[in-house]
Amino acid sequence: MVLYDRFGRPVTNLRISLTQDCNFRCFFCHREGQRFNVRNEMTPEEIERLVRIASRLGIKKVKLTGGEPTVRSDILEIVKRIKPYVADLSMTTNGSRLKELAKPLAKAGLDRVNVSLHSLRRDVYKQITGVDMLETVLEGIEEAVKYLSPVKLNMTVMKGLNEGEIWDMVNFAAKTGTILQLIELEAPKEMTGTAFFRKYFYPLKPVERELEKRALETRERRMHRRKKYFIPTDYGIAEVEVVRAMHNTVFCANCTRLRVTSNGMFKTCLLRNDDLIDFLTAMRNGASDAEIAEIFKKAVLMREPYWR
Ligand SMILES: Nc1nc2c(ncn2[C@@H]2O[C@H](COP(=O)(O)OP(=O)(O)OP(=O)(O)O)[C@@H](O)[C@H]2O)c(=O)[nH]1
Ligand SMILES: C[S@@+](CC[C@H](N)C(=O)[O-])C[C@H]1O[C@@H](n2cnc3c(N)ncnc32)[C@H](O)[C@@H]1O
Ligand code: SF4
Ligand code: SF4
Repeated sequence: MVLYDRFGRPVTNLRISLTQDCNFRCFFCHREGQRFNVRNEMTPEEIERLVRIASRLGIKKVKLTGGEPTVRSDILEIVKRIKPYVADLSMTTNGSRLKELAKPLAKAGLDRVNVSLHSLRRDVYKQITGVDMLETVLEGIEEAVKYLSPVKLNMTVMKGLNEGEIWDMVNFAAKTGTILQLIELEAPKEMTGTAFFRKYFYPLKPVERELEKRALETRERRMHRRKKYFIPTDYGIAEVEVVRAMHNTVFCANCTRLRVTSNGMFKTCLLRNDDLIDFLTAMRNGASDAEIAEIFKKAVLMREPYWR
């Protein structure tokens, strides 16, 4: 069974924010669209129950995110509890704790990991993330490659900061056996005119054209119809994926994910701010699985493509 929203989009992925806490201070962070600082995090048991119910409604993939998911001391327990219900369990992390966690995470059932790496230059890395931890993260990536596959590197590209490093990152991905994801800076409509956004926004469409030219092969993913480019380098072939959400109607028309905030609400879209549906209160007030499933269905029906 798979649920479809009013726009004919199947909902097969759940993106769960485990916490709003983070040990980094990236100045551009959208915190997965969770705008208010809240505590009240879901417990491992509550997360497991949610995923069990969602898996019966067609959820096959779960992404753990945040904030920084690895700052939760019960992260291994969470992974262990969820894995039996989903085919693909992944995490997006800043990589700061991967050196010690990659192996135990894999053992607990994590299938793969995306690690944010916005620069290979120590000064630029610090400028972007607010922390001097490039070496630690590089060691974490090295460890992750041993136990998790694939390892993707998330590079959010920003004008005046790291746009000059794109091709170095392509080489680095080939060298380390990782997949590079180039992410366009994103923000909700009301923020796109701000001085902040205009200063840092670096459009990735021209970069895609250059990738297209250099690629030996191009493929398209089902989700968001994202393009994947296979680029020859001195270190072998690099796989490069482009995440270009802004003003992209094709991206939204092929969005298959429902989000969950760290305080137990369904959130239908990263960029919307009027789309939260609380299920945690219902859980804590003794709602049955069938009642939680109804709340899930209601959230699916609220989904709308953001850019259309
Ligand atoms: N607006 C929007 N941005 C997205 C969406 N998915 C990913 N992004 C952007 O891309 C960033 C990186 O996404 P990841 O957490 O690495 O996950 P992913 O690449 O989408 O998922 P996988 O390819 O399955 O690993 C997100 O934090 C967003 O900035 C989406 O559905 N909508
Ligand atoms: C919000 S973070 C959460 C997971 C983890 N803390 C990390 O940084 O990987 C998820 C991803 O979103 C990206 N991101 C954050 N704010 C963004 C923005 N405004 N535009 C584009 N990507 C953004 C980050 O670079 C990171 O790759
Ligand atoms: S590490 Fe992730 S959650 Fe933390 S500030 Fe950076 S992008 Fe945001
Ligand atoms: S509808 Fe568009 S902007 Fe919203 S989460 Fe899906 S892809 Fe992102």
